[in-house]
Amino acid sequence: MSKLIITGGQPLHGKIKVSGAKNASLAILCGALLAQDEVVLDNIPDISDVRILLEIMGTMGVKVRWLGEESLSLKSPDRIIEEAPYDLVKQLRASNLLLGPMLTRYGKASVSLPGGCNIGVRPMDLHFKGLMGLGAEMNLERGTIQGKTGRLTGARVYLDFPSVGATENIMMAACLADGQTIIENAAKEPEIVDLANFLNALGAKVRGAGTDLIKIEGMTHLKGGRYTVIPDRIEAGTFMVAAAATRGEVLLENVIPRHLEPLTAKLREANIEVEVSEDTILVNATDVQTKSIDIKTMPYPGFPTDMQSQMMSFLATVSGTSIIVENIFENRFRVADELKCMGANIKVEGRMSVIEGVPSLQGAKVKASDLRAGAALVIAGLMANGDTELSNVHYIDRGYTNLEQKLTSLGALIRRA
Ligand SMILES: CC(=O)N[C@H]1[C@@H](OP(=O)(O)OP(=O)(O)OC[C@H]2O[C@@H](n3ccc(=O)[nH]c3=O)[C@H](O)[C@@H]2O)O[C@H](CO)[C@@H](O)[C@@H]1O
Ligand SMILES: C=C(OP(=O)(O)O)C(=O)O
Repeated sequence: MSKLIITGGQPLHGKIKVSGAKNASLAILCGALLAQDEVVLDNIPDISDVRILLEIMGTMGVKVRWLGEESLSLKSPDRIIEEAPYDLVKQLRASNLLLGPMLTRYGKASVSLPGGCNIGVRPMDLHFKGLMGLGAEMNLERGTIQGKTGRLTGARVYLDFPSVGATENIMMAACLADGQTIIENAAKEPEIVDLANFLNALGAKVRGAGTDLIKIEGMTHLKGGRYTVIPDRIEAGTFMVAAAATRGEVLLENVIPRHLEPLTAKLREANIEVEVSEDTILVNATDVQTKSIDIKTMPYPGFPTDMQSQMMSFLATVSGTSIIVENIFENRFRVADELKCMGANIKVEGRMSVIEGVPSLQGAKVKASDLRAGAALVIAGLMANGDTELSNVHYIDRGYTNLEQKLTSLGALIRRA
């Protein structure tokens, strides 16, 4: 098991190019199952979640070919092996996004309950509600989701919560259903819009993505096409917070600043300078008097839960009292215990944490409990005095392309051991 060794105290300086979005790529890769012809995707991040999903799709009969570091070609088969392999599916949450495409294109799906990070209870009831609303027969048998159907029929589906995954699964299933589907209280995340744009590039008719009402006209088939995935707003955000936390200055290239507005607003509230252009963001924290802030995680365009842990590390040394309320995933405060080992003063009470800023953190042996907790502990290690030894690095590899190389190019002292 590899570890990251981080020697703290170096402000980050320089520029980096942000990679393609993990969460958009995973949904779009699953969406490629809907196309009859070849699909070529650009700006795909080289992360373990993508590699594992491609392995799963390969075992199901999809022909996958990398065309370069960030581009690949996919050709789905006419008949699929409908059983997604258990040990691979268990490794990532996004394997649940195979359900909608498999059911609507092939009429059958067998996918074990997905794995991923342990960030809280992650039920599938809304995915079931939507797919059953379109006419699929869904069952859970000994931990495996079994679905079957003839051609799905368009329907009106109200989501009790704007779930990202459920919106994506229903949207993909509806693309080949008979008639119109309307998703009410749909998720509005940028990755939903990216998936809709991709599906439309294949000939689908998805309207309203990015609002809470999505309308899909079902087609008999989708063709192939070429599509470029959006940049990863969470990777970009992680580097923005790392720049702020180390009191450095970092220019991010290949970003869509609008997607980062909730984070930009909060960093500015904390007195960090953030300059935005059409596709770059400059974070400058070299000469600032930081200020404590409060954060509440919410569905987009609220503050993203996937940026909450990284902000906790940053706020650990911001003088005054900051409060974070986590409204999406209840286990996302586990990182607080690790930060406390590094000298942070954090109290957790249910969904709320209270952070009293301390003058500095000290390096320690710490463990990532999930992907973003891992990123948060890397940031804490960069801020701390002395060495930090971070284990469970495989979580970080799920979602960050060349993290050590990118940080090293910004002057960080970080290596894998
Ligand atoms: C691969 C991917 O895109 N992952 C993202 C996706 O996860 P994911 O799609 O799993 O997240 P959801 O939006 O579905 O989950 C949000 C909330 O809805 C609840 N819920 C969800 C589904 C359901 O059927 N029933 C239900 O109650 C969950 O328990 C959670 O409290 O959106 C999350 C919220 O922005 C992000 O943190 C993840 O990075
Ligand atoms: C929670 C995350 O991902 P997943 O839904 O794939 O576990 C994340 O990206 O922070």
